[in-house]
Amino acid sequence: MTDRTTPPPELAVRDVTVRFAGLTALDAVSFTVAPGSVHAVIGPNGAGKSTCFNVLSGLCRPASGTVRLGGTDLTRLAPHRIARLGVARTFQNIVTTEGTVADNLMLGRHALTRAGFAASALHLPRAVREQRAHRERAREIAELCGLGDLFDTPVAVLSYGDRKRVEFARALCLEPRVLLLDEPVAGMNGAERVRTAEVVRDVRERLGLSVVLVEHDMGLVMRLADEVTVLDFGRAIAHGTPEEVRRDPEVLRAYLGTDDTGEDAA
Ligand SMILES: Nc1ncnc2c1ncn2[C@@H]1O[C@H](COP(=O)(O)OP(=O)(O)OP(=O)(O)O)[C@@H](O)[C@H]1O
Repeated sequence: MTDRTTPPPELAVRDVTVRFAGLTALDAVSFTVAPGSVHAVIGPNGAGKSTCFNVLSGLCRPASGTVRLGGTDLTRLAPHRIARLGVARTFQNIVTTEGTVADNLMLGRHALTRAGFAASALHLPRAVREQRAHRERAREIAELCGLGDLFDTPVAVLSYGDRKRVEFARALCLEPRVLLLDEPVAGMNGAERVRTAEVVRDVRERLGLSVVLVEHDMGLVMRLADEVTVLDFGRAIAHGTPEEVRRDPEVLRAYLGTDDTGEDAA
């Protein structure tokens, strides 16, 4: 397994504003994802979390503000260019149903393939060597995600949790420096949630990535995140460690409509 030793660049979101018609979905939002950290973005429904992810991955262009990965300005680049620059994402509701695990992971390798389509189709030696190397790497990533034994299995017969992990492994196949996880445990049962949290932690440590996580499961956020940004009505109302934000009066107000220090809030 090729593990990374150099830390990923910092991801800096500065004063990002997004408007939809009359509605300000993000209002001058800023936060920094420290190299190699897990950074959660949380907030009540409609707070702007998905919009924030869409800006980071290039699906939504902000009216103002910037997103930088180290020295590179990602703001307003197309999604495929952002992915090539090292920011890969998973989608909340996409669960693959076609092909084998290997087929799906090889799709993730596609963006990194150098040999042209014609060379691959003609089975030229360089293209064959390259395909073999990509397949080996895809197998390593499958193993890291607990899918090693399922590499040649059709995804249609996998459990929901395993299929969500195929989506996660596919994003890793782009060799990202920053991985954006959009509700990685949504729809999973308790055991699958615990397993996924272990995989995310392992992957972060072994591959030395930064992870940005949008998640409603506060147990997962509390266990996994180094730092949390809380959005409410498009504004970043708090930043800090999970312990800090769960005690923040403004966060409690946003979640509960009260400043009572309830245990179940953030
Ligand atoms: N394409 C769009 N057009 C118009 N309004 C939008 C669009 N996308 C999002 N919004 C609005 O922007 C606000 C933020 O939405 P967003 O989906 O980012 O919130 P969220 O925090 O991800 O919510 P949830 O937790 O329910 O997924 C909401 O008021 C939403 O209705």
